[in-house]
Amino acid sequence: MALGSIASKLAREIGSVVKKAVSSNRGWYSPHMAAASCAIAQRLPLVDLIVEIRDARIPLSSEYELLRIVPPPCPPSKRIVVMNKMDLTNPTQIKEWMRYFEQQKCISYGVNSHNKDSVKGLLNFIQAQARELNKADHRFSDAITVMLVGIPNVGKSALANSLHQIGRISAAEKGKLKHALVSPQPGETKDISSLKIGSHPNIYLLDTPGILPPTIHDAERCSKLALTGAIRDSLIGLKDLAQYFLAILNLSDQYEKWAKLSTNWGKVSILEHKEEHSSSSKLEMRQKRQYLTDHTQDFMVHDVRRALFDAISSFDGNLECEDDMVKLIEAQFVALREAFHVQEEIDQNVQDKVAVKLLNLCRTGRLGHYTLDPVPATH
Ligand SMILES: Nc1nc2c(ncn2[C@@H]2O[C@H](COP(=O)(O)OP(=O)(O)OP(=O)(O)O)[C@@H](O)[C@H]2O)c(=O)[nH]1
Repeated sequence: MALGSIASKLAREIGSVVKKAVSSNRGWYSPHMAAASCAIAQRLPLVDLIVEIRDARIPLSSEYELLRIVPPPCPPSKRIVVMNKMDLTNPTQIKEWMRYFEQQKCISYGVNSHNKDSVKGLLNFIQAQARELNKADHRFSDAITVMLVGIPNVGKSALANSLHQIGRISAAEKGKLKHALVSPQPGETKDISSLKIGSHPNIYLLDTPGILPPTIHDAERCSKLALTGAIRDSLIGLKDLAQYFLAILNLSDQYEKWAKLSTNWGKVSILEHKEEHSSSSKLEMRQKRQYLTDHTQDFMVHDVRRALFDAISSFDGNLECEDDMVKLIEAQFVALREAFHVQEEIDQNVQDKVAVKLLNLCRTGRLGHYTLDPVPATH
């Protein structure tokens, strides 16, 4: 899905807010990031393999710019681009991206670090690269050092933990399992840590803190980084970011998949009503209630999808017209307040509360899978 011009415009506007926040010294480039940049830059030329982790939703915007400073005779075989969070991206578009990387003679791989089989595949891939290095140069026979680098929150630590866990089991290693810190907040990894991920040859993985450049000139890129969680929400207006996501959703065909929810999916209240009047045994009723408690989140997701579908499908404006898009988004906010059970009378920051909940669903892939960067045209 190429972002529509309206979504791009919103992205640029939100990006400007982020940039302003940075220039007023509340930016993402903290002192620890500056210190980590130096430490990583010093080590980069010394490691045997550089694995650059990108967010599969933004294969271009999540580029790790620090790599541009690695001195030239760095052979391309020394670098791999790994696109993580494949479970959150658009499968068709990511295939186009993989083709693009191949055309650019860039070694790339897609992974979901929450999926064991997927991580096993990546581990085999890294081990094969390590064996190639070993074959080409026997200096590498003792140990190979792999450095995981990337911008904040792309899943470096999650991946490092999974590779360490799986690598140890297959190498029958003993001793304590190490754990890199994983968090939904960007910038939580503060130090470089080493985890063993393979034997024969021994492979050591360095997990590093996420780094962004001190300034990003492209406002649209800032918004994409914010939406995917690489930049803290506290730097941005939550409502702005949620509006940007809604514009993306409204211009995609994702919502069409939720059409059946509009008519077929029973509301919790209907189920409860049926419970009262059915002749079910008490046990069945208890089981149903248990089911409802366990699936509150699922019901909420359904309510949200239905609210969004109903708003878009009953809207008769032109989504390519900015004013119309803004009207639709405002209507969606009202509908979402109800779907998320945010109470107007009590809550002061109703819109922010709706925005936080919406962004949470968006970032966990429950409102569709998107690739926000279009593949560059090749000639
Ligand atoms: N859906 C999904 N979430 C993931 C995946 N990999 C990591 N995450 C989540 O992404 C968030 C960030 O993961 P981290 O491993 O802490 O990211 P990081 O790159 O080390 O972050 P920094 O400390 O900022 O450098 C966490 O909430 C992870 O659970 C993935 O493949 N899919």
